[in-house]
Amino acid sequence: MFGVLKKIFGFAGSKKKLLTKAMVISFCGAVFSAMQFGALMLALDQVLSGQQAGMLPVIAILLISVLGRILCFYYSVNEETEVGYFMVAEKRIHIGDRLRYIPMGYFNDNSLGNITAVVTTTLSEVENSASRCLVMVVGGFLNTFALCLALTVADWRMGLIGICGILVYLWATEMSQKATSKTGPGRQTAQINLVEAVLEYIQGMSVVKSYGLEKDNDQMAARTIEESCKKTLSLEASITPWMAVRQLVIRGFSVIMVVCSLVFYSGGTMLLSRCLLMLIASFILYQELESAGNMSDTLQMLGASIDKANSIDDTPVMDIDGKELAPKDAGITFENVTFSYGDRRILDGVSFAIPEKTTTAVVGPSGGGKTTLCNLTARFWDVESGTIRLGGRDITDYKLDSLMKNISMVFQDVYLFQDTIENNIKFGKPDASHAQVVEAAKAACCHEFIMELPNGYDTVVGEAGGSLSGGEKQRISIARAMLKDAPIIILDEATASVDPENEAELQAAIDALTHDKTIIMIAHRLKTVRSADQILVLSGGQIVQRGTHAELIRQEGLYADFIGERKEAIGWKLA
Ligand SMILES: Nc1ncnc2c1ncn2[C@@H]1O[C@H](COP(=O)(O)OP(=O)(O)OP(=O)(O)O)[C@@H](O)[C@H]1O
Repeated sequence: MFGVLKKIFGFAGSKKKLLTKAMVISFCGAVFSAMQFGALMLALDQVLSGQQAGMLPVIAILLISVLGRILCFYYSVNEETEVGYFMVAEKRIHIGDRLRYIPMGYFNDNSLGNITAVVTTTLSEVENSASRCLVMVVGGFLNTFALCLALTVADWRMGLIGICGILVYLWATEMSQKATSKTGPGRQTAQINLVEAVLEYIQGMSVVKSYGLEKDNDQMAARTIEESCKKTLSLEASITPWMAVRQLVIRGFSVIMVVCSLVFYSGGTMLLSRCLLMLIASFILYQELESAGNMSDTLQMLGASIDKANSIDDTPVMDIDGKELAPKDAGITFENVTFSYGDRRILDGVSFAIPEKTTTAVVGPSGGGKTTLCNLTARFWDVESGTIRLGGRDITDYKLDSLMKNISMVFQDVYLFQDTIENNIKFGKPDASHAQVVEAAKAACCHEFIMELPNGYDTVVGEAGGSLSGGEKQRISIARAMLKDAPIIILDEATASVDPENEAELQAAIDALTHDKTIIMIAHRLKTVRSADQILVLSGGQIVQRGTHAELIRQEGLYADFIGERKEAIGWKLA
């Protein structure tokens, strides 16, 4: 149990002080609580000796005890709530921040559902109950201990019995926690799987509908729900016997106290007033301890939740050694770069140079590694061996932020946030003015369709930009990149979502974006490839040809084959 308490304390981060304060207040509550025994002892002494006059101090002590407890309860709950919300908010922000610097491989191993579940469900559990549990458990034990000390003043033998009760109860709690530590993580995994299944169910709805698989998908979700129920039940089943043991300890020690008080009284070693006090005490001594014990099971589960959240937070980041640097130019070089996804080699000793302000088209068969090559340039992943340089410096010398200041990426699959069009464009430069946003939108040929939307630039786009056409989303992403105005543009040329009407506008937007920049382009259209300063033909993890269109068309090889086979084709991808 102490391990979990330490874990929560560690989790509190900058709110440790506040948490300590809540615990100190709770301890003061325990002292006020112990005062009631003093008052009771005095009251019994007065009543049995027939001196009613001394009742005033008794009432005063009781009043102080009750008021003190209420105040302590009020303040400690306030502090606990604040700690709970703020420590989890801090953690969520920290995780969000960290995810930006974690290699993309992490997202291969951990699905969206998994991460979402940790950041929402798992952390919500911590948010709602961690600090309260901690304070209640520590407070409950302290409270009972303080009452036992008060009893010791009245009769050391009874105080000792009371403390023995706490120790046996602690043992039973520890055993119960051991049982939860085996089943708790299973329940957690089942809950994460549940969130994952629900997300997948919703995200894949269009595919499910189009294949008429609603029923099968329902069953998959139902199985995950069932599994989650099973795990929760098995957790409960592992706790319940220990709850019974704890009850037995509490009731057993209460009975022992009653019996011992009577034995000591009849043996003449205890006054009647003390005996009565002990009889009353035996019923109320362990009340707080009982709540603390029940909470301790939750505490163990919270320990598993904290471990899960920390596991994301502890994932090594990429730019530990990076510095805030500005490149001396916007040229890029790959020197003998090798890269694999797991055991699968994708790039094998790739070398090339892209001089500043030139356009390089990367072409080749589908799955040849074009996207990977672009992603490595932006350091979404780290290379296995070799070096990628920007302005002559290894990209790992740069802090990720300072590297990304120099690169804008325009993907085929555009992601727009569920926010206004203006903010989506501003994402490239958060401090941009409205005039700058409009200027970028005009250059990217999207001002007109934006103005036709119900609220113009303030129109909120649906989740992932759902309410806009593919071409419109693409142009907004170009406006976003224009506003960022980075010297290097990585562009995955659109094949889909471009109808002839859109194409001219899209091309104009791309021309405006790429003017006077260093461009790496995954090119799909012959027209674009032709005008590139350099063409890299990537196949089987290697650059098999390089040169201008005029040079390559004269050589025998993949490029000439492509051109021959699909002269005016839109796509380069091989089936
Ligand atoms: N995140 C990833 N994890 C594991 N393998 C991946 C990952 N991304 C891509 N791959 C694999 O690496 C290979 C190269 O993929 P990449 O997307 O770079 O090729 P590409 O040339 O851009 O293909 P396309 O033209 O079809 O987009 C593919 O076989 C792909 O399955």
